[in-house]
Amino acid sequence: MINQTVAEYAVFVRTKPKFLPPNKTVCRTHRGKDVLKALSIMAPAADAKLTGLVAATFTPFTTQGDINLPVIGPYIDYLIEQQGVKGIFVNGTTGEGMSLTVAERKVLAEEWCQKAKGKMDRVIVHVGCLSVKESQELARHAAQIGADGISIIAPFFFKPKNPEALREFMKEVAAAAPNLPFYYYQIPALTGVNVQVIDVIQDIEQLIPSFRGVKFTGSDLMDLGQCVSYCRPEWSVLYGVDEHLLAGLAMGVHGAVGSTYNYIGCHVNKLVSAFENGDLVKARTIQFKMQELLSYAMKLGFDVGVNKQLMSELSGLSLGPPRLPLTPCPHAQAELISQKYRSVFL
Ligand SMILES: CC(=O)N[C@@H]([C@@H](O)[C@H](O)[C@H](O)CO)[C@@H](O)CC(=O)C(=O)O
Repeated sequence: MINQTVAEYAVFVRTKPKFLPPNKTVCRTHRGKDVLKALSIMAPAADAKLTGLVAATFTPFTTQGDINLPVIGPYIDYLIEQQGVKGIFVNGTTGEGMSLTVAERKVLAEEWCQKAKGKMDRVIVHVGCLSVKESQELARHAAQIGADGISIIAPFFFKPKNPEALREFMKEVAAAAPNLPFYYYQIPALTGVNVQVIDVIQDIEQLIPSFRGVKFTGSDLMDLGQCVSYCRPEWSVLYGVDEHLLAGLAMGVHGAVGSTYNYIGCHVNKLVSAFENGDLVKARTIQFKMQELLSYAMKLGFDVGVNKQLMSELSGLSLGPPRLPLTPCPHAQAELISQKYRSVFL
């Protein structure tokens, strides 16, 4: 085996990589001699293409509703050791980023980056705000604290009327941290911004040289496919609908960001490997299990509050309640979903 990651290999050969965890090694028997030679003289890429599973982290709160920083170190160890997940997306939807103050978001981002140092492969900080100025402030801060990338959702009170307005907003934020890989976070169900992603990313590197991809959190597989097909070699299309991941993989996504990878990442890593090995029966079996769990949870009113409580139950981490307007999930409800998890996966 060569001590070289698939992501680095992919950047080198300027081709779309397969969907594999970034720390997975390239097998000598699977690659040509010329590539082996080139890899041996190549330094690891600092800005390697983002692949694999990325956990959209929950924000730990105390029972009084303040951010609870001491949980973050053990949380990172849990993801690595129990779930095999080495990428995190912080202060996003699952992290209740839009319900946090800018000051809280900075403190949290700093703690995630500090505790992830030398352990996680990637820390992507969501810096989206309604105010472009606040997003710029968070982007600059992310650069100062050593984040590996930034991402923003579309502003959703005054919505961009067309792709051009959204691109301008993104450009202003990305320019505040020009050396950080920038990812557009599409999530139309929550933002109400229904701009086709393909229209956002066309030639975007001319506006945003640091652009590195999209977190695609929608079910429009035609738009998704067009994004994958259009993608520049160093960009990543990261899928965000966990229950449809296999469809995203079939469409060619390079990675996935999601909430459920916090607690079923170890199973989903197997789904991904099965897909890569052409074992669709196994990949489907795992996807169907995930769907069984999520459809059960959805019938019980699944939202970020329920999800957070479920994560607390399954991980043993004390993540606390969600923040208003989300309301706490009763223990009994999370316990039912935990039981379902055990019956489906264990
Ligand atoms: C709307 C929503 O919360 N979507 C989740 C999914 O992981 C979602 O929880 C999962 O697919 C179950 O529906 C993620 O895409 C959110 C996410 O990545 C984030 O927290 O930034």
